[in-house]
Amino acid sequence: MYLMNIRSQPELIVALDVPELDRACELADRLPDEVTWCKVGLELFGADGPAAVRALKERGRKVFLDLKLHDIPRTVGRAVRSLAATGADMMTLHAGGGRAMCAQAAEAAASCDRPPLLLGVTVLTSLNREDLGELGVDRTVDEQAGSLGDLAIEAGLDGLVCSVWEAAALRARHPAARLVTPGIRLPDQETGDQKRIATPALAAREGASHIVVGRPIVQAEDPAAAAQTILNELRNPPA
Ligand SMILES: O=C(O)c1cc(=O)[nH]c(=O)n1[C@@H]1O[C@H](COP(=O)(O)O)[C@@H](O)[C@H]1O
Repeated sequence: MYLMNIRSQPELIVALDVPELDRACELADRLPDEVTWCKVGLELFGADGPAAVRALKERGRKVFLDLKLHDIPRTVGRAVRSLAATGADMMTLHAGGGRAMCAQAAEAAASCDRPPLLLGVTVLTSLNREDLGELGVDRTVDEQAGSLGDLAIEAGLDGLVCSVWEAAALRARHPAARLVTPGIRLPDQETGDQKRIATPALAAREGASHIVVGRPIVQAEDPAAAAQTILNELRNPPA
């Protein structure tokens, strides 16, 4: 069983949100070796599919395949099996797809030769309480992330995607879960479409096991230096 050592620092996942594989590989080749994880999302997978996962694996990175599956249980279970064959190490599905969908995904992953880790997305970091209300969810973000998180873990998933602001409560309830937190920004960085953001240091303090960073690295003039700054902050958090 995975148990996060409270003294260990979160791992950095760089989201390679670019439209083509050549650009993703060029970026991956420039990142410091300490960056063990790269994320392939809808944009890159849409362009180059399984070849994107394989190319990054060949470069020695672990691959987080973030396609946020959300469909009927049978469809998601079968998709997990096909996507696991790409060699992806970790994948996402929307916990809001329900208990049966999460359970079937977990069963499908367990039946693979190399089972990928499965993460349930709780509340997207681009949403706030007002957005939840508009979707008919009359709860705080904490409450919604808490109940989706419980459902996903009870159904057999390995971890959760949440913002840093829900991480401590989810860590207390699920000590063995991977907690992956996107919406990471240093104080002077543009938030873009993210609404629930926090720094790498806060993510570490709140119990995240991984942080996901895209634009602050990928769109930086020097992506390697931008990644190194974040790694340094994780290693030596400012007081
Ligand atoms: O599952 C994710 O990775 C994810 C979940 C979430 O709630 N919010 C979120 O931003 N993400 C992803 O994390 C990355 C964040 O990118 P930046 O905002 O550019 O750092 C993107 O690739 C998003 O798809």
